[in-house]
Amino acid sequence: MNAPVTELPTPLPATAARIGIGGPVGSGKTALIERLIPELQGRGVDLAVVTNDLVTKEDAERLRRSGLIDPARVEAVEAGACPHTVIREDPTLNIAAGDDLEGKFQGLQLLIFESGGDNLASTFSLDLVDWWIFVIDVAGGDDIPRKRGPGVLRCDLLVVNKTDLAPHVGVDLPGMLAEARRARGDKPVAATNARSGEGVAAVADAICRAVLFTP
Ligand SMILES: Nc1nc2c(ncn2[C@@H]2O[C@H](COP(=O)(O)OP(=O)(O)OP(=O)(O)O)[C@@H](O)[C@H]2O)c(=O)[nH]1
Repeated sequence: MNAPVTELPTPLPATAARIGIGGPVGSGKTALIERLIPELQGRGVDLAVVTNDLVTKEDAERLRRSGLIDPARVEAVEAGACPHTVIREDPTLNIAAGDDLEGKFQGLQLLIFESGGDNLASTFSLDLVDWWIFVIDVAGGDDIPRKRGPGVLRCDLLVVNKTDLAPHVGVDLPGMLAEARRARGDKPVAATNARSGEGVAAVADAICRAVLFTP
């Protein structure tokens, strides 16, 4: 008698890495994504974006119109309430939007979730993302890192954006970055000017190393 054939389990399909980008209102989250899209696409990364707004789809429409990405690769979630609710307490809508994009685009490697602008306490659920960035900006004041909000402390990468504005708003940029590094211990801090693109390659490097496992 032949030995019973053991059926091997069907391998699970590869899934895209999921990263979050959060931070206070107007700190430059969308501007950073507008810079990251070509930077990552230039490295051959197959990506899509989910945006979150309160009651509009404004950020998604802005990215769709940008010409930087196939508009079908951008989905919008309307949070309706506190932005952190849909990225932390109940990320169901965002998970569904990500699953939808993965279903439409086979081979997707990276999904970027942009949170609606929120306060310094906002954080992402690790049920939604594998790794996340918190964006603060120089014009928000150099005391932000000192206030040690959970967003600043717990994110995987802290981005201090709008470095170009430091001389105009009386901020000592090296001092602000040093304070951020002190507050975060071993965790990384990056400085960007999303308007010119300065510093964005380093953010893309961090994403590639952390979730795509490429140098
Ligand atoms: N000078 C300067 N302006 C910037 C920079 N990054 C973003 N901005 C400007 O700051 C404003 C807000 O940028 P957004 O990218 O819309 O910020 P956001 O965090 O996505 O905003 P919400 O989604 O409303 O929370 C826009 O007028 C941008 O042009 C920067 O590095 N330097």
